[in-house]
Amino acid sequence: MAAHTGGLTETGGRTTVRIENLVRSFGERRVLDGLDLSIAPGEFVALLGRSGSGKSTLLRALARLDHEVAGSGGLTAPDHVSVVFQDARLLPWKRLLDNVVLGLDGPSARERGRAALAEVGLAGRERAWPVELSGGEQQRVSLARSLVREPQLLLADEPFGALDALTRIRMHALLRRLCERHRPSVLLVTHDVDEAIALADRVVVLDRGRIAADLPVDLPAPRRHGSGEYAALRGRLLARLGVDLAEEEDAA
Ligand SMILES: Nc1ncnc2c1ncn2[C@@H]1O[C@H](COP(=O)(O)OP(=O)(O)OP(=O)(O)O)[C@@H](O)[C@H]1O
Repeated sequence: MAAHTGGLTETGGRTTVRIENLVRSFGERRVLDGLDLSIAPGEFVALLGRSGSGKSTLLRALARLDHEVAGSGGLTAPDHVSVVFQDARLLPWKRLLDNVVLGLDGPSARERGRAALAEVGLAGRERAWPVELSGGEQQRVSLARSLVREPQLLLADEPFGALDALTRIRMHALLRRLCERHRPSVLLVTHDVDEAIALADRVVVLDRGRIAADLPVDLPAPRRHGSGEYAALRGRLLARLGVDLAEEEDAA
């Protein structure tokens, strides 16, 4: 059983997440096989991996949604964790502001909820119903609902996977702004190498139950697709994912 210790364990707060030797099996199948990963406060880590490699399994463990994980080193995550999924998961019978502040107490909750909606560009829409929103707008509400809780760790499982390309670019800019302002640690699961490079400080690749690559994104802002450094990093990540660039060009 993993040791879910509340709060930050490292003195000086240098680590928000620390996972050592994490193991998760489903029947005979070991999906996480002695995985190690640390995330520093305010650090944005993107997690890539082939389909079925265990990315969501790792997120579920960090969100404390899985009590069957095991490992000698255990798993340390902070008390305040928020999760954003591919679908916004709003309650259709509640107005936007009520969705954002759901479960929050205290006199300032609604005020904070209003401010969070304004931060994601939805000021004035507090009384709208979820059904009145586009997919991108719903995902904005989902981000507001997470951020109003001021999480130390934001877990995002392909949050933009269902959005069109233009909306996704806008959401990238929004997420970067929000993260710069609130500075949570972030673990973002994505299938999109470009999304990972656009957003993250570090990109890790999960393969056969372990972290197979752990690369910093040391690119000058703005991170341009055309630069040689960008192409080199993209090529390394794709190679780790088993995609040969010549194959990718053939498919295009
Ligand atoms: N509750 C479960 N019972 C049995 N097997 C499971 C369960 N949850 C996950 N698995 C298996 O664990 C493996 C990893 O699943 P997981 O959803 O973590 O992969 P993933 O990397 O997130 O995949 P994708 O990119 O396709 O979403 C898969 O083979 C999956 O079938």
